[in-house]
Amino acid sequence: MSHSAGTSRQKTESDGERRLIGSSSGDPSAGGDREDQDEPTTTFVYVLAFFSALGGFLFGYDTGVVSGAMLLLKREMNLNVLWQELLVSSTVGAAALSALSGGYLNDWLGRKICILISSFIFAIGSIILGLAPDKVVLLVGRIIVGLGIGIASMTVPVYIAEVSPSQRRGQLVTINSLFITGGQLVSSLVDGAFSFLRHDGWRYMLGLSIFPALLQFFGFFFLPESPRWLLQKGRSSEARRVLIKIRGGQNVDDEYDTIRTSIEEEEREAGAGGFVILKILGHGPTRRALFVGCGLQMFQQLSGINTVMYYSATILQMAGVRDDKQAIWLSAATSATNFLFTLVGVWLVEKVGRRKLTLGSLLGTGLSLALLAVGFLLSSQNSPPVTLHSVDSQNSTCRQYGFCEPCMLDPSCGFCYRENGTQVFDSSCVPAGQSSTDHAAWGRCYNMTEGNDSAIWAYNYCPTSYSWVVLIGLILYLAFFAPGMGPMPWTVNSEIYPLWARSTGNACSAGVNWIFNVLVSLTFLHVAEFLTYYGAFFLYTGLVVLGLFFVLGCLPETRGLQLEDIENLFSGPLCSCGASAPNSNREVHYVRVKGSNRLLSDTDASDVD
Ligand SMILES: O[C@H]1[C@H](O)[C@@H](O)[C@H](O)[C@@H](O)[C@H]1O
Repeated sequence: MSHSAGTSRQKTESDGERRLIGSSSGDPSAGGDREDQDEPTTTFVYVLAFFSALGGFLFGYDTGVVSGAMLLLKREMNLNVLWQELLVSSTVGAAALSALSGGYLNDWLGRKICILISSFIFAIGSIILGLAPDKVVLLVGRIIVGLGIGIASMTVPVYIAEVSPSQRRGQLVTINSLFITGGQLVSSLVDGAFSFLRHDGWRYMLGLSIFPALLQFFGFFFLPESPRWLLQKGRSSEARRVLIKIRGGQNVDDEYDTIRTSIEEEEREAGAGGFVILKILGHGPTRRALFVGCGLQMFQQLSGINTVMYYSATILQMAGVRDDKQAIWLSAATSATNFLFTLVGVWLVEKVGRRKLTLGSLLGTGLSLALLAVGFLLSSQNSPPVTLHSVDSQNSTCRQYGFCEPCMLDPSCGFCYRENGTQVFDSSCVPAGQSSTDHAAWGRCYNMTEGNDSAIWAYNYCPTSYSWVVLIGLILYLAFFAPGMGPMPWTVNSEIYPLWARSTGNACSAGVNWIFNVLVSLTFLHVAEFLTYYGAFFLYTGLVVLGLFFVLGCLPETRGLQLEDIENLFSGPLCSCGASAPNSNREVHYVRVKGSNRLLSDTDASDVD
């Protein structure tokens, strides 16, 4: 079968095919009404979306909670930097592995069982974390939780997309991203609330996720499997029953036939047996979809979201927040901004579509990153000098630095100073503590007393009067990232693959997301060491510009289309879809016709059912 753009739209196929109707009037309501009649959004669909999105909540909670827990854990368990990094990155690394293998599980066991497995894993993980007697058990718990996150991150968007009516699909899948950022927000509030329990606070922080995990596990027991997966497995009467239930008892014949026909067609095209990934790579449209899906996930992480979120605490320290507790609460404000602006994405996704939303978001993200970089540049150009060259018994490299900037870029040193208003004085560059970088290895900043004239220890940052530029950059960054680049890679991936390739496609792209997540967060400090902070943020700006070209050329609009029809968008040559995005000027809707499958506007409407 040919897959060129023209032929796939105009091919004549067996009875029961769909027709692509282009309404050049650009009136979305015309087709929208038809779809509203065809696929009503019932309360039940919202219930399904809620219980599945709890997986997103757990993803956000478990990735977010660790920063606050670490503040307590590193003292309580005497963790060195390596152990701290292990406890943070092991979860993300495990998520990458389990997301990649989740594709196979999804095809084999179905979406429902995978969601049940992930909530079970989350529950076990939170019990282990909450009761952990030592750091090794903590590490085991963090790895287990990561396995749950990986499976949830690739299954939940697919499940929601498969049960949603097409005209609400984008919004409902984006709700999963809202739950991710909601989970991150709740985790920072929980971190704040339990930070006063110096010894056991971390147990509550890490263990509390058992409640949403159990809620999802028991809730999902009573919820149905995806009708698309059931049909693919030949369980047709069950599939029809589920479809009727989620469409509120309406006539589902059209939708059912569309799914069934496209499964038969896909099976003919893709053939049975063999490795799905090889079939994806050997089949033009799915190969191109995979390229777009993985590219989006890669650029999401390359735009530095997790560095910015993680680094927000330091940015706030630069802006003058010295107290740990205050820093925890203010980083809750960062998560709240991320969450609130994801809400804007949920609102916009069906109004402006995925493509425009992603493009606008990338543009704003790039500009904000540039502003962040300029803020860091100004701070570095006005970096305070080292005025006290103390006698260094350990003969460390810290002695050689004449300014704060190179001193703080060296991971083994920190800047110790006093201040009078905004004036920095009595400053020195001294080695950071071996067991904790919270204080210097010795001297004034080793034993710091509370009080106005006491010395201040700046690790990883320099005091600056340009922190406000960085702060504005941070807020703008989140406001632009959260509605588009945050949720759209997940949403788009849930819809661009045909059913036979959907699990594997999502597994690969989610895997790419997690792999780049680890890469970006683990390399940030090294990149900053080589390029300085402003260099690192200019680098992210450059990567976002590349992402902008990628999205401009490669991301087609999927709004309003049935899942079964989206494959056609990838039938042209690689990255020609931007140019031919069908929804940029006109609305495209598929309706069922007898006998042929052509653009209705090419002929007339006389043979529409
Ligand atoms: O879409 C999510 C979201 O934007 C989160 O804030 C971020 O931490 C994740 O890495 C990302 O995948």
